[in-house]
Amino acid sequence: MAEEELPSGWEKRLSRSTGQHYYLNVYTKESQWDRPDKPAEPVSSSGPDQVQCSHLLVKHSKSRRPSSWREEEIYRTKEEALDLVKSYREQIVCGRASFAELAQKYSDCSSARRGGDLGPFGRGTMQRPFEQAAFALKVGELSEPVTTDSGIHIILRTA
Ligand SMILES: O=C(O)CN(Cc1ccccc1)C(=O)c1nc(-c2ccccc2)[nH]c1C(=O)O
Repeated sequence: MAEEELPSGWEKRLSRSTGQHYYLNVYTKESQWDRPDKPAEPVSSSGPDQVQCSHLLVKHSKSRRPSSWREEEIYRTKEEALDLVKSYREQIVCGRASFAELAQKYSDCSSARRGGDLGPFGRGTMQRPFEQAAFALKVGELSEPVTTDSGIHIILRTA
């Protein structure tokens, strides 16, 4: 009599130490002795716990703190800040300048002195739009312009 088919997502394996069969959940890589009676569920990977990013922040007159190491009082409009961020992004993408070089020169964040590096951070530490954008990036990927209460950012995920 043909052996009943295994529910999906499981593999039957032979234990070398006991000579007994065991069952491997191909998604979680967990194993069990008992024959499964229902399919194994694919786990939705929730992504990394922490990411490391650098950012270049351009503030404007409506930033929560319209002041930075670069300018005592920041008067540019939001539109002007967006144009600047887009031009910096273009210079980085076409290889005319490095991210760190432009962040060091032009970022209105105190992280400018570290080429924009913020170090590793987990969820719940940055403003939500910044966090959402940062955790959606692959390592090495550069974000589109991201708006927070601080101003307008481009974000580079470095780890
Ligand atoms: O938003 C405010 O009321 C003032 N801030 C917040 C702040 C101020 C100093 C250091 C870190 C954060 C900023 O405007 C700010 N936000 C950032 C920031 C925002 C998102 C991710 C990382 C840094 N940097 C700065 C800064 O001056 O240097």
